[in-house]
Amino acid sequence: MRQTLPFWSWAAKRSRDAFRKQSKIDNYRSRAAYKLLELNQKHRFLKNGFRVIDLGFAPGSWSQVASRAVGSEGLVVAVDIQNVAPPQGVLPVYGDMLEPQTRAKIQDAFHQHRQQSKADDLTVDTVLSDMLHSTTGIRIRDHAVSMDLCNSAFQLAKTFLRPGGFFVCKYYMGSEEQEFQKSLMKIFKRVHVEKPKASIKESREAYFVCLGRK
Ligand SMILES: C[S@@+](CC[C@H](N)C(=O)[O-])C[C@H]1O[C@@H](n2cnc3c(N)ncnc32)[C@H](O)[C@@H]1O
Repeated sequence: MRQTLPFWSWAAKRSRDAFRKQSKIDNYRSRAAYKLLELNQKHRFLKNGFRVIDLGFAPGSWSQVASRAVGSEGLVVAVDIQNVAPPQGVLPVYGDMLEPQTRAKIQDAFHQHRQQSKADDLTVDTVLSDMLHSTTGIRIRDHAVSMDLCNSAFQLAKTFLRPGGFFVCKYYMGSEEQEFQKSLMKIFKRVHVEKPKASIKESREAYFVCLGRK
């Protein structure tokens, strides 16, 4: 019975180590995979054939999860400031999401893919952002940097998402999150705040899961 349920629902001790151990067994690059698996199990924003942008992909476990979910008919474009090799089948773009030229690079990646696959439009179904700067421990500062990253991901989502599309965005809790949530609610039909089990309790990270781009 236990085997048929996902790991996070039966693991007695859902510690950072337990998730890390499991990620080795399941061949994921990090325990972060289980955060995305849990969010997707609940909200179904990754489907066969979907086109996905994964922001802040390194080391790559979200891209692995996304790529397995969308299959060979889909596409995952993964962006990071670090020059890390992407998982197999994932198209990498390297750049700083706070710099405007990175958006142009993402657009180029889609143009190239469109020429190769003869896809007729450049919209995507889902934008994921797990971007986070190394935290300093100074809460106000960590929150402010996280909100900048959220805003850049949101701008990109508004440019690329098809109507009905999905946006998942990590943030570091703090005073501006409600204002940001209000902006999300103007663009998406439903906005959920989630704290998956693989995200350790002490951490101040959480996720906005936005469904149905208007
Ligand atoms: C928590 S890690 C992401 C883990 C990843 N989702 C996974 O499953 O392996 C956060 C990532 O965000 C990236 N990042 C932080 N700031 C960025 C920026 N301004 N532009 C692009 N990527 C950024 C970091 O380099 C880091 O790889």
